[in-house]
Amino acid sequence: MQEELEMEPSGLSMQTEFLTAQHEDELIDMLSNRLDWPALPGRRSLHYGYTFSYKTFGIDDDVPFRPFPDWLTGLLPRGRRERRDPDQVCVQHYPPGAGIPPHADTHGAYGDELYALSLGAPVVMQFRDGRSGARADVDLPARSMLRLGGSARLHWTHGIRARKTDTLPDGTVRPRGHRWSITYRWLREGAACACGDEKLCDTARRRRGVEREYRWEKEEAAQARDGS
Ligand SMILES: O=C(O)CCC(=O)C(=O)O
Ligand SMILES: [Fe+2]
Repeated sequence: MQEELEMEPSGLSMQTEFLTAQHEDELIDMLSNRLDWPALPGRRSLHYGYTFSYKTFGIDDDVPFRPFPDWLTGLLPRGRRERRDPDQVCVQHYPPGAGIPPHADTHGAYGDELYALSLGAPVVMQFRDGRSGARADVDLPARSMLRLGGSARLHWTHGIRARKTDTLPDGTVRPRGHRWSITYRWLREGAACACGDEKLCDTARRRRGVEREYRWEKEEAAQARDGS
């Protein structure tokens, strides 16, 4: 069961032991040896389902839906608000030392709920509120399914520092190991987010840009009329 994390940002919950250690071992073996990873140093990603287009902010019609393989269908988050299968699933491998820069998954593209399953070595994920500067660390244990909703999804960024160790609250310095994650996303209907956060929301920023343009056009038109 997903247990709410009593902390800021609000909207985080976690299901520990989402799968058995044996299932995890089998998966890691398969992920390491049977998938066709891009030959890159650092973090590597593979995508299933729809591909999102940053040009149209919708589904990229040029890339066909990539069906979920059998090993993935048993790993979809349970008890979620979105009842339909995710539109997009991203599998990532982080070798020791790799991270992901702080970001909020694009608001206009993806819905209010995201999930991330962790496999292999644990890692500390960092959340940051750009408005107040507040930060929070969340340790992601192997086999845990994290849910990002509410503020954690929309108003705080999340990321993983690129470093070889994590220092835990009790002072323990934990070396990083190989980690895999599976993230689940649902496309947002209408591709427009209503949160209004001009720092993090692409929809809000676009609207503001458009408004500014309108105002500017109106002023231009008025000036042209007045002959000024
Ligand atoms: O690796 C993870 O757990 C999360 C990755 C992530 O934030 C993303 O792919 O957007
Ligand atoms: Fe993310």
